[in-house]
Amino acid sequence: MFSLFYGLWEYVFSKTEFHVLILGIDKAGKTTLLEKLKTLYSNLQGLPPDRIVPTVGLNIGRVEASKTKLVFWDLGGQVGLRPIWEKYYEEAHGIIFVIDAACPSRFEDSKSALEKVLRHEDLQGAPLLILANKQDLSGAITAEEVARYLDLKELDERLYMFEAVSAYDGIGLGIKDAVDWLVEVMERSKRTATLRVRASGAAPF
Ligand SMILES: Nc1nc2c(ncn2[C@@H]2O[C@H](COP(=O)(O)OP(=O)(O)OP(=O)(O)O)[C@@H](O)[C@H]2O)c(=O)[nH]1
Ligand SMILES: [Mg+2]
Repeated sequence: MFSLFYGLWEYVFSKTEFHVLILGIDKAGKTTLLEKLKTLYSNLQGLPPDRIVPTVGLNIGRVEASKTKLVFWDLGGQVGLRPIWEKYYEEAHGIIFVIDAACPSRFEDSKSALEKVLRHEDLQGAPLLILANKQDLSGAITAEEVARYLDLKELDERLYMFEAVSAYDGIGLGIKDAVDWLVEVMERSKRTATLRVRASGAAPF
């Protein structure tokens, strides 16, 4: 009986937890973004950019947004590390894909990496936030230009948004707005409902 009430109490009062993958090619600014997210969503100060090194394994960041817990998984973007990404797909509620908007020579690499992510069946229906990062640099292109360049056919039937940000930016307004959007769509996505059923061990209906 106790466990029944405890289960109900947990269901009603515990915060929903979302797993968010931060993907993108190397040097796009994923880890810098993760550290900025920690600063924006908690009292803890994230690492400053000059202390961040290229990611080889996985960086995890846990923060609490208003009604939810967010667990960010930041993976290394070097070519040899990208095959590791798919190990995390099944459990992810949403994706943040980071692009260095100031580095045109690497747009093609970003485009094909993102296309591959979106084609993977383990990520079906996962809401997608594409960040055109490094807006503080003079050569950076806008979020609309990034969207036009990527011209993704794979976006059909997926909730997505493009946003221009700078992971260096102190206030991080664009970042917060974009992450708030992601939380909102993850809350009502079919994929979240499916992951919840799977986590509870109940048979799908
Ligand atoms: N100007 C500017 N530089 C940035 C910004 N975000 C990241 N950088 C710089 O870009 C470089 C790469 O940043 P990281 O955060 O390590 O990139 P990453 O995507 O995590 O790279 P991997 O871990 O190798 O996949 C570093 O020199 C950062 O300081 C930004 O918004 N503006
Ligand atoms: Mg990194």
